[in-house]
Amino acid sequence: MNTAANVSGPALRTERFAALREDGLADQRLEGWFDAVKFGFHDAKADPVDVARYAESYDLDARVLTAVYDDTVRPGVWDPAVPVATYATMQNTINIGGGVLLPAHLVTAVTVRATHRRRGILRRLITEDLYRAADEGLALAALTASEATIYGRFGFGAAAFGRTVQVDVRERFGLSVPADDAGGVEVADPDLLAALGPEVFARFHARTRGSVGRQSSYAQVVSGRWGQHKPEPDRALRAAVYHGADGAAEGYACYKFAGWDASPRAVKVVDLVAATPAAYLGLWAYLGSIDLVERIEYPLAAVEDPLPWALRDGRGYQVTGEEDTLWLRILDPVTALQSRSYAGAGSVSFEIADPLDLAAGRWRLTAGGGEASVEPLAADAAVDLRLGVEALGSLYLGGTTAHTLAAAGRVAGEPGAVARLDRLMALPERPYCITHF
Ligand SMILES: CC(=O)SCCNC(=O)CCNC(=O)[C@H](O)C(C)(C)COP(=O)(O)OP(=O)(O)OC[C@H]1O[C@@H](n2cnc3c(N)ncnc32)[C@H](O)[C@@H]1OP(=O)(O)O
Repeated sequence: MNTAANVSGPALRTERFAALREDGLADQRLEGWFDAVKFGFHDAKADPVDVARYAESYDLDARVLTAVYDDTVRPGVWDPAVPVATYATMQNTINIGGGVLLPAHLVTAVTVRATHRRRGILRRLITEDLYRAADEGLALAALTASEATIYGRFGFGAAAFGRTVQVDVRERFGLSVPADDAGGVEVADPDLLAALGPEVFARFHARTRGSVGRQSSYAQVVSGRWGQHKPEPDRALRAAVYHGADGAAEGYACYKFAGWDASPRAVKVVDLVAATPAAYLGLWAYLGSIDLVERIEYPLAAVEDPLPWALRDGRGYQVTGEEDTLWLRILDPVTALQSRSYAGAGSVSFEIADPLDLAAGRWRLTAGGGEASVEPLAADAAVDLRLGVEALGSLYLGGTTAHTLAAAGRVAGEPGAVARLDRLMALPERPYCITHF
């Protein structure tokens, strides 16, 4: 695929390409594209050798890269091969509950050069891209956002949240119900996780609503073959694997010592994937047992983390932050809502407002027997509720309730209808996403 079009204004040239060419070499535009991405996120310039490594990984993800070039930029100042805006997409699945993994359009690497910002470049890129994704039949788009102020206007709603936590692992640490098979944890060579990591993650992904399938670079990072910011071996990474009673690997943690200068002495969890509650507690029992360490820092705990409830001293668990980890955009409300499972029975009608018109309209949702059907209503039909498509994105995985959104002024309607929607869409626990893309 290689398309060029004048879609971003008269002076701007937009090109879409894959990371690898047909002959297996990196596309010649990739190095400039990376320079722009690194510039946009305030990272050091990428080494050309690194770009070749990233190209292979991007190829495995089947990423589609977009670059916007400005041919009027003053010559001789910066390489014209460096675009003024970047954008990338790939597909993966999202666990929407009830064991359903729905394909989704994932957006990433969005940057616009400081000299070109606020001229509508992102608006044009994302609008065209979301229309294309909807045309291709995808019901959901998703992203992880650098700022919470950017994507609501394009119909994305914050859909899953995570916690940054610090756990005191000095004498006070201990599980109130000792993990009966904590012996199931073995210290492992991180390299083992290159193959085992994705297998364990697949089990976690299959059972966790809100989880997003992972891009190929995860296997490299959790095995220490790549650092988190550079595709070079990270020899400081350590790993432990939890095996269940039947010998199957059900979880792993990879982590790094924060250094002798850190006070208190800390271990930072790079990735912790547990496919069962026993694996989760077993891995924490292990992390809490590491000598010469006073604190474990974990940036991606669930909002409903069982750990503080399992600790002998729950005050040793401190939440230092809570943030959105996933933004969801409903592209096709019929497919999205009909693919989901429902605890309640009954019916509610609503109008969805959508700035891009993709999900706009009046609809009736009728649920029963765990499933639901969605039918379009006439444009002038009376409806029980009104909400924006971004609010629907926030409700979809159970990240919040209609009751809360109504109180925030984002769902309008009689309290009885709000409560009915909540009863229909009720889910037993909050969604959880440990994939950053
Ligand atoms: C999925 C991801 O990759 S998340 C990463 C996003 N990228 C970054 O954070 C890198 C640094 N930031 C940037 O590169 C740019 O500022 C971007 C990509 C966020 C925005 O690009 P721009 O081309 O300036 O956006 P554009 O001009 O199309 O703005 C569209 C609208 O969004 C608003 N907007 C854009 N960025 C922001 C922001 N960071 N905060 C609040 N509003 C914003 C604009 O004001 C405009 O609003 P309007 O249409 O109501 O007037």
